[in-house]
Amino acid sequence: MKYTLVGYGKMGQQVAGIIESSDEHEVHTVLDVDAVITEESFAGSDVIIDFTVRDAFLANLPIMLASKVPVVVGTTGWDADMPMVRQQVAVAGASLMYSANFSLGVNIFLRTVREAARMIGPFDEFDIAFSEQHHTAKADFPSGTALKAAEMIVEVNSRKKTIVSQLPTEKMINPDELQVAAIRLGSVFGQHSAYINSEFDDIVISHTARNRRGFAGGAVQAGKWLAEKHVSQPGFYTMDDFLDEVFG
Ligand SMILES: NC(=O)C1=CN([C@@H]2O[C@H](COP(=O)(O)OP(=O)(O)OC[C@H]3O[C@@H](n4cnc5c(N)ncnc54)[C@H](OP(=O)(O)O)[C@@H]3O)[C@@H](O)[C@H]2O)C=CC1
Ligand SMILES: O=C(O)C1=N[C@H](C(=O)O)C[C@H](O)C1
Repeated sequence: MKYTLVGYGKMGQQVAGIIESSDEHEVHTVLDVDAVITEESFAGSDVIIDFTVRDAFLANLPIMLASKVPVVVGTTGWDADMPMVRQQVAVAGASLMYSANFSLGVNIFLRTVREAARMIGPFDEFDIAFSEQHHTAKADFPSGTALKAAEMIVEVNSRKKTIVSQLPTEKMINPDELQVAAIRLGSVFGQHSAYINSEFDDIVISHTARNRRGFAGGAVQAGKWLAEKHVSQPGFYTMDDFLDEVFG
């Protein structure tokens, strides 16, 4: 499988390392910040993997979709643009998979958090909050993974209705608000925790990334899956579509 990498920062380089150490895959082209990107940039490639920044991803999107090469997007910070992106993918008849986090471990963690949030739902005595920690070079806040976790919690727990990531200085949090707190600290690869509290218990469910290889490896695997899917069913996919098939 031939991969074109858009963005060659911390993640782009990790992805290249994973591809280069595999017998199955090769890096076709690397397009970093100075590249002039046209449809032809993707000719001969089986999959595009984008790890850039929100504005770059949105600017390059129409060109990537027009090339009809399936696109795996790891770039975060564009949740508000989701309806527009989905529409562009549909109109182009292209394939795109987005996940805020391609790590298998994180996705197991997210499903564990969702199950815990569902189980405490009927019991008023349990409260829940979420936090994330990342390196100081991170551009978006809170992390895409934290926002995904928060959406999953609100979906299954009827006592939490809105997500708040910044508390005003003179106001208590409402019981139906789910707090998502963010810390920027040194070189932390990514740490996410769900906190559940009652008068009797504290339950903490946490995931800590030990390096970036889990994110990168997951993106490469997702690319292979998406390229196969694209042949018969082009469209917009998430990591959940891929993992539902893997987990059965
Ligand atoms: N889904 C997942 O599993 C994961 C997602 N992420 C997300 O991935 C994104 C990238 O993270 P990370 O690699 O750590 O960030 P980096 O800042 O290390 O890398 C981003 C790279 O994109 C380059 N870039 C900027 N604009 C363009 C452009 N127009 N075309 C091509 N390249 C461009 C940057 O260049 P320059 O620095 O010169 O501007 C930089 O080299 C973030 O949104 C992050 O949240 C991160 C880890 C895992
Ligand atoms: O910017 C990062 O580093 C990461 N970003 C992703 C996110 O926003 O959730 C995933 C991972 O936690 C690392």
